[in-house]
Amino acid sequence: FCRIRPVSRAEAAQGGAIVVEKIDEYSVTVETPRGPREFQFDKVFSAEASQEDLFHDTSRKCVSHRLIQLAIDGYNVCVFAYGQTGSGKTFTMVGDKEQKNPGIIPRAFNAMFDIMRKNNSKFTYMLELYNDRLQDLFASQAGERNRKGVVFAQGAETKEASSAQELYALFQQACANRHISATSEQTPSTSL
Ligand SMILES: Nc1ncnc2c1ncn2[C@@H]1O[C@H](COP(=O)(O)OP(=O)(O)OP(=O)(O)O)[C@@H](O)[C@H]1O
Repeated sequence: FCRIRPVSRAEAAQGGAIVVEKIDEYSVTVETPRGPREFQFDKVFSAEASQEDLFHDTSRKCVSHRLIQLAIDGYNVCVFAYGQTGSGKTFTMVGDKEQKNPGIIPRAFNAMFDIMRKNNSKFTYMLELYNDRLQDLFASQAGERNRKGVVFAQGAETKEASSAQELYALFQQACANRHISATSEQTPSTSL
């Protein structure tokens, strides 16, 4: 998927030009010094798309809910945000600070607990992959990889959550550890 973020006030004040344009549901053009280039995606969200649109993706019958159901059924699911600094990864995945516009992660927590009502309490752990090193965000030790390079989280500190709110509080706690370690490495961005 590709999401185009709106021009920020600062960018508008600096007179920045819009260089990305959605052509249709699946393609965008980007202005480059050598002329426009077209890129194709499974789906393109314009700058007007809401967090709700992103999560529900109505044209695809709730991809997010399908992915969440798959995760609950025991499959590994990965949602990965990629883009340059300031492009909107944190906004898309987490949302704004006040959570007036929650992103995919808090919405997924709610959906997970909606599905799992019968069996409420769940365990969670959080690892950060930073410069090819795994850091347990609930403890100080690093995670590990086996000889084949496959990540395994044996010994990772697990926490119990019995609601989406509790899970989000744990997520914020782990994120705070992530920011501290990022600052100590003198990295200004959040590297989601
Ligand atoms: N779709 C959007 N609608 C409104 N504001 C947005 C949107 N996407 C991003 N923003 C705003 O743009 C700014 C940069 O976004 P964000 O922090 O999510 O970028 P990032 O890709 O996570 O950057 P970094 O890699 O530096 O952490 C933030 O102030 C965010 O609130």
